[in-house]
Amino acid sequence: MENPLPIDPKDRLIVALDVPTVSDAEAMVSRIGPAATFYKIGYQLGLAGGLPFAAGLIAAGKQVFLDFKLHDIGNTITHGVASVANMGATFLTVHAYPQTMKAAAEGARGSKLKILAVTVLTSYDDKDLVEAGYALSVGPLVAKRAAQARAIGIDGLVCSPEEAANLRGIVGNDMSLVTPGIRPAGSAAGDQKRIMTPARAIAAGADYLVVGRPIVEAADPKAAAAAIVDEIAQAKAQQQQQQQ
Ligand SMILES: O=C(O)c1cc(=O)[nH]c(=O)n1[C@@H]1O[C@H](COP(=O)(O)O)[C@@H](O)[C@H]1O
Repeated sequence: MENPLPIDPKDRLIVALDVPTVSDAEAMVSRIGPAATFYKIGYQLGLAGGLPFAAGLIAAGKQVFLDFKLHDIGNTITHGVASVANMGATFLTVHAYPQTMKAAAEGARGSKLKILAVTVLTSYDDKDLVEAGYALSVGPLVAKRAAQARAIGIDGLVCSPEEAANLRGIVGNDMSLVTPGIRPAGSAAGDQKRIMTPARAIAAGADYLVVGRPIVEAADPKAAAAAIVDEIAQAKAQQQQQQQ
């Protein structure tokens, strides 16, 4: 089952700490304060000394999503994931290729680390997939990769909120749906192509929302995070009412 305990709306927001240095990250986490409990660390910060910083966040009681989007030969993936498995992070991303997902599941076996498979990046549309040599368009490729991830026993999927409702039908409640491409009403899309507001993403079935620039580039990151958590809480309450 997805989660035995209900998830607090605050824990559904994952703030992407896409900042250049550990001191920027420390300042951001302290500005956001209790408004966020879950942080994502990707290449930008991770490769700039962010791993000890991630360990510190975990020790301070925050949840950490290590977004390394691994993709390599199976042996390298299994050993790489095994190196991450005992750091105490909650999520680690790999690309949703069958060999990669199988190897990652093996590397994480026996640990609490959950593997998320990135289906099709939210900055891609159908035209980008053609350019990259794919025959399938976004919807069918995401669906195919989701079914493969489920068969392999992957814990969750990273997808656009546009695919969340369809994916629930494919993977049921067994897997977490983690959606970047979140844009509160009025915020700039930037390089994202498949986007939704926080409320619409939750209504579509997303479990966790990943939000970077709308929070870390806001004049008041704490208020921006709190507003998104409120929107998540309202959308969740509405969804629960509809299900009764
Ligand atoms: O794996 C991810 O987190 C990810 C997958 C994806 O398809 N699209 C995507 O935007 N992301 C990440 O989610 C974050 C989105 O950031 P913003 O566009 O600034 O909200 C970035 O850190 C991306 O690396």
